Amino acid sequence: MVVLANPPVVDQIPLLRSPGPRDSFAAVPVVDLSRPGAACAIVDACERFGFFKVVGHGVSPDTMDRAESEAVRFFAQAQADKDRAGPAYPPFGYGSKRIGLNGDMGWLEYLLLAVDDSASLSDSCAAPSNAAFRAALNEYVAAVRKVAVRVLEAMAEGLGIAAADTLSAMVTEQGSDQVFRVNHYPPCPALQGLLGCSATGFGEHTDPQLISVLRSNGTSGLQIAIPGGGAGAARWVSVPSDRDAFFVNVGDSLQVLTNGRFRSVKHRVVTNSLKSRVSFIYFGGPPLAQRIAPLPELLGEGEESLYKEFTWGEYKKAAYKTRLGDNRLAQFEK
Ligand SMILES: C=C1C[C@]23C[C@@]1(O)CC[C@H]2[C@@]12CC[C@H](O)[C@@](C)(C(=O)O1)[C@H]2[C@@H]3C(=O)O
Ligand SMILES: O=C(O)CCC(=O)C(=O)O
Ligand SMILES: [Fe+2]
Repeated sequence: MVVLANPPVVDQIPLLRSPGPRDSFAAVPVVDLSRPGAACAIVDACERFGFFKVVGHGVSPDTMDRAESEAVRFFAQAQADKDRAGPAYPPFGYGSKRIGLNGDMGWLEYLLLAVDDSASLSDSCAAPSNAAFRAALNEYVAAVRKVAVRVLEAMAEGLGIAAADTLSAMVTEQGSDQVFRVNHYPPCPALQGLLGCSATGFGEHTDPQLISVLRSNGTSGLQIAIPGGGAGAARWVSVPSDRDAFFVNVGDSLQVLTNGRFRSVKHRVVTNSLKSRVSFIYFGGPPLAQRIAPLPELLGEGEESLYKEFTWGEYKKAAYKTRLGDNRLAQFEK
């Protein structure tokens, strides 16, 4: 008998039930950033789901298409060439199937990149080295950061916070901790013949930052957990893809800043055996020293914080020791 010391990688990736038509989230809240009423619609969506779709954002389709085609070109390279972009400076750089440093696996490959104060890829990350790809990503990151800023300003307005930049300044001030991720989910050949099964592309988790702004190439796969699964449980629903829109996730830090009024949305990505998914995600985080605590304007009379005091640096350090699906905020709850 042959005993394999390490099972093949695909056997270490959890399989999930494929979503059916009834699992599609047709009612995803849509916010038109160019119209009045966006601020209220954002607050409502963040309270109900911690998730919404943004249209009327003004980002040029060329900016999105250029970044996407350069990403497709990057991932089409030979494995040895991609590995050269590997994490010289963990966790940044190219990665394949392993997510984070604590044993999580998914059917994907990715680039994880640090973003500097001027919304460009940080010079401390040499990857990607291709000048055209880097330029396309820089243009995209600058545009998506502007969308994040407008969304955070609208949130502050909708929450009735006097200073319009209370939230947005956290991702624009010097030392803000912004990360950009390009994910590629190739079709999973091992699924052929396995009817009703999908592979885990990116396992269920919440994002630790304030907000994440996502755009994909129009291939489905993103799912979110929404209330209403019965007996207080959540229900997983598929988000219909839209290559022209952005999708915004509320992260753990924004849940704390709003004392739980906004919910940090649990989400995951499943892959199928047919079509590649390429996604870009901008994660807006504050400077490491930023105190993460409910904003005083949002606390009602006598209302106390649900959380212990911490800085973003402390939260990030703790979060990066957890597994993807762990409830990272639990250790900071009072
Ligand atoms: C398993 C992990 C991957 C992650 C760091 C962590 O230990 C827990 C949080 C994960 C996450 C989720 C959102 C983003 O994709 C990410 C970059 C982040 O900031 O937190 C990833 C981390 C990662 O891939 O390194
Ligand atoms: O690739 C996606 O669509 C989402 C991935 C994700 O949730 C993440 O990178 O944190
Ligand atoms: Fe995420």
